[in-house]
Amino acid sequence: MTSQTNPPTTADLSPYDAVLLLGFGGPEAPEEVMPFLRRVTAGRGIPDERLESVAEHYHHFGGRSPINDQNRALLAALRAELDSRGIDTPIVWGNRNSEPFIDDALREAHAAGQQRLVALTTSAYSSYSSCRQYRENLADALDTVTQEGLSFEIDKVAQYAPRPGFAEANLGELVRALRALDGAPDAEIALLFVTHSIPDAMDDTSGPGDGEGNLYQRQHLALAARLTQEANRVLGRDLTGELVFCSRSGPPTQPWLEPDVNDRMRELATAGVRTVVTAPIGFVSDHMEVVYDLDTEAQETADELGLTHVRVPTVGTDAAFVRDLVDALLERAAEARGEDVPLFEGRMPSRCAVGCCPNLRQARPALCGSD
Ligand SMILES: CC1=C(CCC(=O)O)c2cc3nc(cc4[nH]c(cc5[nH]c(cc1n2)c(C)c5CCC(=O)O)c(CCC(=O)O)c4C)C(CCC(=O)O)=C3C
Ligand SMILES: [Fe+2]
Repeated sequence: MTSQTNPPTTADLSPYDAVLLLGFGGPEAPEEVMPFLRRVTAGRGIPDERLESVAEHYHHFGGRSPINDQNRALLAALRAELDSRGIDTPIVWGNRNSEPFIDDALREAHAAGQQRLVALTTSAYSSYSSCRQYRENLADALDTVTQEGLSFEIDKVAQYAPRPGFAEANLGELVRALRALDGAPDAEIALLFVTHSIPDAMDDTSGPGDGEGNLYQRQHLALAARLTQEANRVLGRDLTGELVFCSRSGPPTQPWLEPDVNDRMRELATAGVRTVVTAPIGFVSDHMEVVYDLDTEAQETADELGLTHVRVPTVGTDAAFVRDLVDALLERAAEARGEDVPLFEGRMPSRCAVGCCPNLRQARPALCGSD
């Protein structure tokens, strides 16, 4: 695939003096599970029943989510990639829902004399949950530390799902997994690209408010189509790919994106499919949504149905992914210096548009946008 972007010629992150990696967070001990879940769902009307069953997912793994360790590994991989390009800009890390929180990261940056930061989220797509909510978290954290007398100027790398390097990294993982299925006929294999379900209303309003909407879903569909086409080309196959969803929460009366991965597996089994490949392109590491919702729950569904289930790894610290993130940081820095940056289809502006991926509950301050 001709997907290499051209990194700027000078390997330089100026004007930034630190990178701020923004994670979702997760519990690391059993007693952290409920406080974490209450933080995630504060004011969101998630039924208690749902919280208790999600708590069980975490307890199934000893009360520890793998997500923070995965972000530590990503931080180390980004560090190594920056070092290899001769860039010594430090990286600090803050989470939305667990320690280290974003305000902790800002205090750490301040103590090291850093003032101008470029933020990078561990979520690739555009939607309120995966983009604006992080921008609101940044505004809250900045507000907290401003009251302590600290000051920062913070920019953000645009959501990177449309980047050619993200496709390249996902394609590598997919092709490696599919090679194991050499003997199976194409018509008996279903390729399911999986992402986090969100409320229909959140998807409908995702994107820059240009009247189109559904950008969350459209970004996934574009990547799924591209990966299906490229994998078929590389492997000489004719597999069919489609987008399905996991991790629905919220009340049953509220419409969320469908079909659910398990429901779709049941339909496919009836239609003669024998092997289901799940590729969690909606996530950047094998965190709880992946190890529980796919490796545990969807695996049980497959077992019940007598289906073979192959789960493709997320991009994690895949070299192509890490290179692409560093390219994205370099491009953001070049843009901040007023230089030209590469164009590619679906590229998001670095500053989100007014009303982009709105908070449908309550308008709140958000950084790194025009509103
Ligand atoms: C789009 C999206 C991403 C992908 C982008 C990104 O990565 O940010 C994502 C990631 C994640 N979601 C995660 C965990 C949870 N998400 C919840 C609830 C929700 N997620 C939503 C959306 C998303 N979520 C939404 C619309 C809700 C409803 C409540 C609300 O509007 O906020 C709940 C509450 C209980 C439940 O109902 O499931 C939990 C525990 C974890 C941590 C995993 C770990 O611990 O390893 C991660 C990475
Ligand atoms: Fe979530």
